[in-house]
Amino acid sequence: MLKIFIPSYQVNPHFGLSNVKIEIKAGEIYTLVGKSGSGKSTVAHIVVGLTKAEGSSILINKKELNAGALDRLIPQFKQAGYVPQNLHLKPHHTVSAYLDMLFQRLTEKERHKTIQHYLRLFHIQHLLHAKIIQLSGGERQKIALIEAVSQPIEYLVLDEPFSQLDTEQKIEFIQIIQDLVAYKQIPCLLISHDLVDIIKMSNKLGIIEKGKIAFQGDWDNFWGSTNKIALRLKQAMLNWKIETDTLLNNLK
Ligand SMILES: Nc1ncnc2c1ncn2[C@@H]1O[C@H](COP(=O)(O)OP(=O)(O)OP(=O)(O)O)[C@@H](O)[C@H]1O
Repeated sequence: MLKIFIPSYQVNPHFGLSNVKIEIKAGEIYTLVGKSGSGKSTVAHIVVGLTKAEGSSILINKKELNAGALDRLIPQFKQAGYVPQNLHLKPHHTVSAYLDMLFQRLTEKERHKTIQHYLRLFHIQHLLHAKIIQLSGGERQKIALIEAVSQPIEYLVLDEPFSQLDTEQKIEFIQIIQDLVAYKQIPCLLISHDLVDIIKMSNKLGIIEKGKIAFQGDWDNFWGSTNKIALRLKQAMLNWKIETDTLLNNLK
């Protein structure tokens, strides 16, 4: 179980987070949605330890992660697997060299087996000898996700993992994430503004607005909610459905 509590965190004189409380169970995907600038990435940074928010609590399996000194040598909590919005991969490495580096703690035999497992799972066997710089945005997202889960982690945070993917890749990637989270039985915080992601993969949904969680709950709570912000998102989903249906009808 991942329990996040950020009572208050001022980012700049005009913007801050307040009373952000999120709980995610093992094997569960919680999607945090909100407009640009509503504070989603700020939450993610605090949850993985890249930003230290005094007085906040990040509890994973009853361990407090936010208790350490301010000047940690490695800023990110080691229990967190994190795929940031802007990926930082080594562009001139081949996929093979990059994966070897990620799994260097394993014996050669184990490393080979693990790398083959991930290549198959992510359908990227054919990219082993390509350089990272040559990969498409979606393929890079896959490598970043392998990197995030390459260490023994206790939870996963994905910041806009679908931003570079087309619809077909998205569906494939959603399945991969769902399988990973279920297999590893870890809590997953997903940050997204894409309605398709929300519908397809979350167990719970949180809507953040101006640094505050304006709505959160499971799907039953969401569909039954008369909360103004939830109603607005429902309307956006309905509009999206109408547009998609119209498009599909035109294809017939
Ligand atoms: N280091 C910083 N210094 C000053 N202001 C910042 C800093 N980081 C973020 N902000 C501001 O905090 C607000 C929230 O930013 P944040 O990146 O969390 O939003 P977001 O919801 O993730 O947006 P997007 O969907 O566009 O990525 C923005 O107004 C941003 O300009």
